[in-house]
Amino acid sequence: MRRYGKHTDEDDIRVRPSRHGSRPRTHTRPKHEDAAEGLVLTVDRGRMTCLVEGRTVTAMKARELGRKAVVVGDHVAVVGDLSGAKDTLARIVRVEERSSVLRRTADDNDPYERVIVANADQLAIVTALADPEPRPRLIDRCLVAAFDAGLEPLLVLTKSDLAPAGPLLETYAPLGLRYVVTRRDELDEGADADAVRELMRGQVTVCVGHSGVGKTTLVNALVPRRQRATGDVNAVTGRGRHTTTSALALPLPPSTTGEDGWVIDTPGVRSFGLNHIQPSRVIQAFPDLAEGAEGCPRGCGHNEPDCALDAWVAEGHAEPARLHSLRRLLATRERREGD
Ligand SMILES: Nc1nc2c(ncn2[C@@H]2O[C@H](COP(=O)(O)OP(=O)(O)OP(=O)(O)O)[C@@H](O)[C@H]2O)c(=O)[nH]1
Ligand SMILES: [Zn+2]
Repeated sequence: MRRYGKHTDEDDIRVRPSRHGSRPRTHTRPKHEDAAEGLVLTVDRGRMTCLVEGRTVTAMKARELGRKAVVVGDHVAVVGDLSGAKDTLARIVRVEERSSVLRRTADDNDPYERVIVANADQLAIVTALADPEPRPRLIDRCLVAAFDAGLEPLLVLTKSDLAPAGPLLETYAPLGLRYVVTRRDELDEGADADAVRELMRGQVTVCVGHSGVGKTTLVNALVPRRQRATGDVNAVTGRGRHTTTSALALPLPPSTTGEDGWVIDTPGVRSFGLNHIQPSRVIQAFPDLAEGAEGCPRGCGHNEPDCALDAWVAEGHAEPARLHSLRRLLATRERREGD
């Protein structure tokens, strides 16, 4: 399991709520004591689809929440009509503290930095081994976003029937990433879906990947149709397919060990703006280098001549390949054509 202590400096991240959401442990009693706990599965034009007591309930933000965003993965308190019946609308009166936030930086079309998913544990970076060709720079940018958000990255390398995984894995070997290699026929009938689910058990996993890499094929294999509680989402949005830009949380089928898990599909997230990233947070994912960075000048980007990491590596405290990988990741913060 991941460590939650990483970002204690962030005021929107404190302890992880219990599995079913939690009531704040404050001395003042919460205003809506009768509220039910809900999990936000998707958001569409201000309407949240929430899982409340096993039912999907459509809700909107109560006025008292003001401008606070409610995002997929949020644990919320819901009041009002919780029947889930057609045309009913409940109200979200509270958003519980988030254990993690995955952000997207402002881009040309959207001037605001936004939280896109709350409370995730890992980021599955879905990349095809061919058709389309892997884009290492995009993988690197996803890795930086994951490290910054405190999510464990997981490489999912698809279409292994078309090309071997070896060369790509070599590039990432110094990072010691967890990975899984899949191919369509093995996802449908074989062992690959089980192998991926095994890495997602008991976790909330956000899937990202650009168009055509086989993300839909993957998610469909992980979550059989009957498990898609959000089949109702289509009824709610009136669309045959989930085509909003919001993420969509889907429950993994229950395992024999009783551990569940969620996979969050993100049709709108193909890359991340990385303007908000702080090198000091990314370097936390490199414990062998983090210590050496204590000797760096304030605000070091770890690419300057007076960066202490060169000496740290020369003294044998860490592998040169690790520093090389860290610097490559940090360098992806600069936007380039094609990002
Ligand atoms: N050869 C091969 N093709 C695959 C594999 N997985 C998926 N595909 C094919 O690749 C194409 C894209 O797959 P999708 O699952 O739709 O990919 P996606 O990432 O969801 O793409 P968008 O829907 O555009 O976002 C489809 O024609 C799939 O059948 C695989 O393991 N091997
Ligand atoms: Zn430095």
